[in-house]
Amino acid sequence: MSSTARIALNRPLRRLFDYRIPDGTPLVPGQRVRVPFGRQQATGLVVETGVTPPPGITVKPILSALESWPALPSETFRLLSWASDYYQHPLGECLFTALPVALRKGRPAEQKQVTQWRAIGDPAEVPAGAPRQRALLEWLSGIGKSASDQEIIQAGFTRQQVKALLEKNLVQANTTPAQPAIAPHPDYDQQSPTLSEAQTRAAEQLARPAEGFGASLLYGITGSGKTEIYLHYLKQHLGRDEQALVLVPEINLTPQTVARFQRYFGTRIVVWHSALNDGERLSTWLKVRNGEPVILIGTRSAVLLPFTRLRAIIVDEEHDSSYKQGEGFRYSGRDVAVYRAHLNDCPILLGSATPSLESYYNAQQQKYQLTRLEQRAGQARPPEISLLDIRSRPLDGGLSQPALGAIRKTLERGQQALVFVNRRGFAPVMMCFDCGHMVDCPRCDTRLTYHRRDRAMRCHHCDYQTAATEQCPKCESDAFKPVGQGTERTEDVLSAHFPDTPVVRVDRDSTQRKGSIQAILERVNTGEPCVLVGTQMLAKGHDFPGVTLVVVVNADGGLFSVDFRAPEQLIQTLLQVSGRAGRGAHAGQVLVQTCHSDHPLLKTLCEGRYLDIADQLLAERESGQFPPFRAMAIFRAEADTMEKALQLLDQIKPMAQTTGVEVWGPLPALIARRADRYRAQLVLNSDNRKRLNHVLKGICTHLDQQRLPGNVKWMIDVDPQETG
Ligand SMILES: Nc1ncnc2c1ncn2[C@@H]1O[C@H](COP(=O)(O)OP(=O)(O)OP(=O)(O)O)[C@@H](O)[C@H]1O
Ligand SMILES: [Zn+2]
Repeated sequence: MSSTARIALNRPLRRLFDYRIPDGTPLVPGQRVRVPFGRQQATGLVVETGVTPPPGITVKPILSALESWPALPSETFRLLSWASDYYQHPLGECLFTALPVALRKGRPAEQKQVTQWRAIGDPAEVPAGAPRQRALLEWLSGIGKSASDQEIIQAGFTRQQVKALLEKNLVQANTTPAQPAIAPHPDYDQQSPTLSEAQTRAAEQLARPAEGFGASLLYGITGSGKTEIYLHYLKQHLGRDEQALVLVPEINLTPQTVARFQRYFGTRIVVWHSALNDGERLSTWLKVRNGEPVILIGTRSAVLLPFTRLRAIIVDEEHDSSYKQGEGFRYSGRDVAVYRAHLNDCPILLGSATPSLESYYNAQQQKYQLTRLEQRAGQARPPEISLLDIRSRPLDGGLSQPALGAIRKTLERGQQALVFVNRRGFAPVMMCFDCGHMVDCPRCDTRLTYHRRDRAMRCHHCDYQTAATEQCPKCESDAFKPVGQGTERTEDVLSAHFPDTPVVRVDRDSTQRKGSIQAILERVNTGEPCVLVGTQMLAKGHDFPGVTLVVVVNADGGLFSVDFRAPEQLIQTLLQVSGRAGRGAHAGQVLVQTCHSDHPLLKTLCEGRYLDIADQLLAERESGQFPPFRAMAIFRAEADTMEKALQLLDQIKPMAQTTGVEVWGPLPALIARRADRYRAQLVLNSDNRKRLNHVLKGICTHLDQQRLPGNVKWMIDVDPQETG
């Protein structure tokens, strides 16, 4: 009897499919195959062989194996299987996340090759009856290098003419991979600083590859030189033929980091992020899979790549919420990285100036080893943070007189200032001062943000947009005005106050074009006096040695939020953005504008001692029975009416309410309607993760067997980052 294989397909289905293995085709888990699916064919991944199909089912045969080796080696396969179970996401979709698009579609797992043509004969040898061939050979000889098909066609010749010359042995083909290795950085040989004493001490405490699995939390204040430590660490501990993974939150924002790594490791550095094209992805994927000794710097999904010789993992800015995928397979890149290190028996370093409460708690529990680095590198000192109460102060574009004065002084000293605003656009809302009308998104329970540059009103929660009007759309009054601050408005006010100084805005709108962030960073790094205005983007890992003043326009957003993570995120953002001040030769100053200068959280912020604040926040989490003291999952439902969404959650609530699992809700989400879909949620909380996992699985199985009313969707978010 021939054997049967269980195959995963890239479908949002919580099930696998059985197929017959053709005789003489050896298959192993993780291998790609081509299978018939419905009336079509699909790419599948072998999960198991030698299985017995359920009785009464005729299994179709596998059409072919796409290669003789597993695309997902066993450790990557185990990692993804674990993640599928932990995050309650269908195995097929989890496994396929680790393949580049080309391989998901069943294309061959090989580098695209480019053929280059070189002249090897004399044009005089071309028969007189073929003048175009002769012209081509003359052209090829003339350019003095090889040319690709594309270049030849651009020069006005054809493929047939090349072929004719090849037959006459007058040209030669030279085939190379389409994606050449990244060229070494021009500064490759440049010396990097030697570690300071404090850095050396910290580096020596970190877990090492020779010791197997070990997790280290590197708490190093902003500007303490953590990147330098990572570099030395890899240089010292990574073997010549070994692989390393460096996870970063957003690579495009910090091209400097990649450049610093390239300076040390040259062509061993490869990158992985969303801006790569399919060819680049495949090329990098193959290097990783083939065990080339790469040091891969990548965003979240890089943790899922099929490394075969991974010996060290670094997670930079480990607190960053962008490590958590917000839709579909909702995994945390950081947490999966820890599990991966465990599977690989290799060390993992989690670095941050503002560690997540989860990681800090693990350090307190002795699961991670904590290393502190509380000095800035070089001559730099930590910035001085002070609160500026703006309750009864007149504001201009959100800025108080003392803040504007401080910016002026900074510019006069020839230094740079950074102004942090937490909203892009011109103003968060337009309001009529006659009738009180405010413009809502017609599809969401939110207000439209006014973007003056584009004369548009936009919803930041869906893609709705409409033209901005001069008058109130309701009563046609002229007293229709922007309320509150956005980056555009603050930019305008600063330009008016400082007409001779460049004001540089950095937000999602101003950095949309490829390369624009690079151009901005280069400009800032010339050191010329300027004012940077921007959102969170400015808080992320940038090294601006010329910035000596940071102004936070309004710190109050997260102070009274219902989200239990809000205080942690507020403090992290404020400390990270503050950390951009005073990284160079001059001292840094931070002014935080607030209406709540007596708020205890903001008061401790000024002392700048993050771990003290983290201790307080952890105590609050413990008394509220929140993560990391309990495991949490959110069950979300979405439908065309709120009633349907709540109904589904009401139905599963009794299943969730078992011993050891506490259930809150169902409740409408904070933004109950988004893009015309109504959203509700049920929060599950337990001190027993296994139990919670079991309960979730039970609910999934139950729901999978049900026919839900059309238009109702549900999803599970384990370890949610956003709880609204
Ligand atoms: N040993 C050293 N001697 C001199 N300068 C150093 C040393 N180590 C690091 N630096 C410099 O200090 C600056 C800050 O270092 P780095 O960017 O690595 O800090 P960081 O800890 O990653 O900061 P953040 O968390 O704020 O992003 C950089 O300009 C870096 O080149
Ligand atoms: Zn909307």
